[in-house]
Amino acid sequence: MKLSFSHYISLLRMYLRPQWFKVCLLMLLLFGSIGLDLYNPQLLEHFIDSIHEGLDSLLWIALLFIGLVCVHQVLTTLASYLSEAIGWQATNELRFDLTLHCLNLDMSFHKEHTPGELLERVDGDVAQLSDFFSQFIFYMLGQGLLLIGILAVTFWTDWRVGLLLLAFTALMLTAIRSLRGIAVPYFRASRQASAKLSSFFEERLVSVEDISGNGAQPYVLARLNQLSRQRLHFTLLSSVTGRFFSSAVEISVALTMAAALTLGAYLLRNGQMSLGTVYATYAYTSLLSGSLSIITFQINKIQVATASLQRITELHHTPNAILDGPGADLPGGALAVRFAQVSFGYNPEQSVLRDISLELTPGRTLGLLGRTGSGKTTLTRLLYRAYDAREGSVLLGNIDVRQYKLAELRSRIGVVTQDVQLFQASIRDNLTFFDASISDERILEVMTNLRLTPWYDSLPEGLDTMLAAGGKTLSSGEAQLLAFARVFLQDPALVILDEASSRLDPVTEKLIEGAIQLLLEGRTGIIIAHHLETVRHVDDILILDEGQVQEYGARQQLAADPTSHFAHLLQTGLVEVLA
Ligand SMILES: Nc1ncnc2c1ncn2[C@@H]1O[C@H](COP(=O)(O)OP(=O)(O)OP(=O)(O)O)[C@@H](O)[C@H]1O
Repeated sequence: MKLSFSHYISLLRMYLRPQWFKVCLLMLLLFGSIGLDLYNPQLLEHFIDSIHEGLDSLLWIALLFIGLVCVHQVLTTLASYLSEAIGWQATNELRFDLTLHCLNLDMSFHKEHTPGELLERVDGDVAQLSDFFSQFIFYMLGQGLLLIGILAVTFWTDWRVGLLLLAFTALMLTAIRSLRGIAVPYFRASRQASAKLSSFFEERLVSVEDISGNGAQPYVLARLNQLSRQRLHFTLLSSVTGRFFSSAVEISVALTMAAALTLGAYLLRNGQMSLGTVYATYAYTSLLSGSLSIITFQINKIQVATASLQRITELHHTPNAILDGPGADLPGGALAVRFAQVSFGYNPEQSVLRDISLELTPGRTLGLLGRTGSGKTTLTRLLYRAYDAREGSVLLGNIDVRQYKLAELRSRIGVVTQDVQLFQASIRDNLTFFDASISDERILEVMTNLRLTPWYDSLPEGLDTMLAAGGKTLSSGEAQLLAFARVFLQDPALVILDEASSRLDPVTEKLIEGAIQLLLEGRTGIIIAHHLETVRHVDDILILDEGQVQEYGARQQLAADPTSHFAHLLQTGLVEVLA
């Protein structure tokens, strides 16, 4: 993605505007420090040319010089503090905006991008922009003014020196302008390689148990080696290209310095210039060189920032495939569910659900059965709009789900998946999803309702008990119970349960069975069942086969019909239907 100049400006405007006071203060400090930079050689010139005058005046000039150096240091320290503060605040806000954007993006985006890759963008790339916000604009502006100041003073001192420095400056600026984007592709490739590496680490660390269990360490190391080499290749290319750029500037600086000194020596010998002025010429040339070096350094930095900015902008412009609906009123109480000739696939070539129609009146529970991969989970995902149906419509409360505001729709649907997401936080925060407005009394009430008090009593620090990352200290049964309590607190109108496929111990299984009954009371429910006992209490049964409805009807009727697939299932005791 190519970025225009206005893109940088609008980004700066967006993130620097809230800090306008600090920005103005920083500008003032920079102007002060530039003024001192320009004045110092004049003072030294005056000192050298007054060498034959009285000691008193030399002492005053020396004291003034020392005083100005101290003031300069104070200004520079304050300016660097402010620029750091501005840069970090701006990048923190950008990080916040990007995180929110990523959290709102649809599931298909998250399936394509691993958390490790996103981490590199939201954190790594944004960190690269810190200097862009804090220094780039100020340094470029400051150094630009300093350049003009140096040229004006040298022209005023001696037009020949002024002309020499002007020619050098023009040459350097032209070179900088034409070489400015040279390293961007390498920086971009290097950032991309870093993202790949992070994504690799994330994936492998998550599956560390399987990797060590299956002896896959050599493969992991070989792949790590390959990815590290890729990153090294691009990082080397980018830094060598950047270095080449800086070296060209430094060689030109040395040549100009030599030319300025030669000119100064010539004019001094001819009596057209004082020794102090020769020194001032040297000092201005070196100031000018320093200034051009800073500009080059900043241009190098902007090349890195541009590569990161391109990646961030791409992410920011990634459209959400699931758009918020115009807004419709969700009826109170349990909600009716209807699928009208729904078809869906995760990609255009694939067809995961085909022509699905079903109707659940408010308060009824549907048991979903079918072989693994038949589309059960996919069907439920369409209800809370993790994805949208390709054809047909999904209705909740007799209104198409696409009409509702997403947040409102999702707040009325409680989902318990097999893979319960738990955070490294207290049991309280895990239950309330960090919603501090939910009182402990309410949480304990839910625990009691779900008959989880014995489990709760076994927790060493009650609600303050900390869970390990990913809830690794809980058994899968306990994690499911926690997820039930979480959904109960949310008080949804529709409950979707993906039953754990593995068997739990009989005590936990009893607890879960009870919790499911309580959870479904007064609510509409859909249970993806992996055990036949789970569908003992449901009202309706839908059996999916390769994305199509194989059988659908009231549980009792199907059970009573010996020709039905469901009856066959009950007889064989198998949960998967063998066609
Ligand atoms: N995010 C996804 N992207 C692409 N394909 C997917 C995705 N999720 C599921 N699939 C595919 O869609 C099909 C249906 O998957 P789904 O998870 O709905 O089946 P399921 O009946 O719930 O299976 P299980 O009982 O094993 O959970 C499978 O072929 C699966 O590989």
